[in-house]
Amino acid sequence: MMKVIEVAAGIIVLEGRYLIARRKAGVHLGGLWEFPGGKREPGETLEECLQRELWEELNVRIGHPTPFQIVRHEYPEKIVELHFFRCRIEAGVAIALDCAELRWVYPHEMAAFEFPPADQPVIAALQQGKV
Ligand SMILES: Nc1nc2c([nH]c(=O)n2[C@H]2C[C@H](O)[C@@H](COP(=O)(O)OP(=O)(O)OP(=O)(O)O)O2)c(=O)[nH]1
Ligand SMILES: [Mg+2]
Repeated sequence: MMKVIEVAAGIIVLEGRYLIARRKAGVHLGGLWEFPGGKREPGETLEECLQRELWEELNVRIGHPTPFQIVRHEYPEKIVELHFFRCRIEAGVAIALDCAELRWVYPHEMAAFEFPPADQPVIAALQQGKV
């Protein structure tokens, strides 16, 4: 049985818009847009993982993350369990440190960006105004 990879991803909100990041070319799901985050390391909580990943990928510190949705998805090459957290930037200005591109978008604009299939339930929830 394939191991499940735990991932923490940030639904970062500012005045109704959300921060989305484009994955670099050549990585798993390269070129697609996502909610920034990454894999949990041993000894970390998911919240600690999210704080570390957003520092590494965006150069920002976030306030306390609030659980939003958990999505398990089986890709042909791996199974991921995505833990989405809602959060706000507490310090710093987001820059694309470890991603190809960043955008702040309203939920209705997300249809114009290609996200991984695992993200569809989260996008649908945001478009339905769920917080
Ligand atoms: N961060 C993030 N990952 C997602 C999303 N949707 C989705 O299917 N994934 C998948 C892609 C990857 O297989 C996995 C997350 O891994 P990652 O590549 O971000 O991991 P990481 O930042 O720790 O990167 P690395 O050190 O392994 O290179 O989850 C999403 O919205 N955000
Ligand atoms: Mg990542």
